[in-house]
Amino acid sequence: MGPNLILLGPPASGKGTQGRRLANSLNLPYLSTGAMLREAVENGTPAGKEAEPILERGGYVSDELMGSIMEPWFKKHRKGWVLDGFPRTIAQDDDLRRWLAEAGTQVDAAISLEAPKDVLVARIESRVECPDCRWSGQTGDLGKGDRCPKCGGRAGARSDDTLENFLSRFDEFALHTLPVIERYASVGGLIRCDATAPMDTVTHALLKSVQAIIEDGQKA
Ligand SMILES: Nc1ncnc2c1ncn2[C@@H]1O[C@H](COP(=O)(O)OP(=O)(O)O)[C@@H](O)[C@H]1O
Repeated sequence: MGPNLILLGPPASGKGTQGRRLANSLNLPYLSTGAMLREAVENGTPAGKEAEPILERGGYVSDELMGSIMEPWFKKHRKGWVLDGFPRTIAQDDDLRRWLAEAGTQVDAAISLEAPKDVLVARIESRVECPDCRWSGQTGDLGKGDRCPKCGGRAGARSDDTLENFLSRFDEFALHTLPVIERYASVGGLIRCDATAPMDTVTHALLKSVQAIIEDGQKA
């Protein structure tokens, strides 16, 4: 069974990029709750209809909606995972701890990707996402004709990547998600990482820390 890893960090700190890389290297399923919600909005599902106005204004969707989506997901994924975007509030973390305890498991490591606000703003301005496969990166990564490097779909800016929307999401992060990071820092299992370092350096550092946690777990 693989480790259960969660990624915490402000918008544009690299949770998606690093999360997918970790999941690939460790052969684990990866979920981005933000990408999942954007897809639900595009497909007009009931969850998407509820989330749409909240995503438009850069808020967090309710803990109840997240719970109704995530509880079944955890029931299906019991062999380790990399989670990008959940939990984002203390109430969501309480739910997560309860569901995992019921299944006899736990979060093995929480990764905090840390970067100052001005670096994040610069990233938001050049961030692109593929609507087909949900790859996400920077404009410079795109192929000819703005093609997604992964599937060849036509990638473009996310509609929520305006400065105003970013600032609102950043405030939500500071208010609701920083306390989750502080909780993991105080109970143990938090990996802090300088997210301004080059992408490969961040991946390497994270893999090293996670491997150490896996080895410790095997010894215990
Ligand atoms: N666990 C969650 N709780 C509340 N809202 C969420 C959660 N996960 C995703 N969202 C919503 O999806 C949006 C986009 O998330 P994401 O793609 O991770 O982008 P970013 O981290 O850059 O803001 C969030 O701003 C929020 O509105």
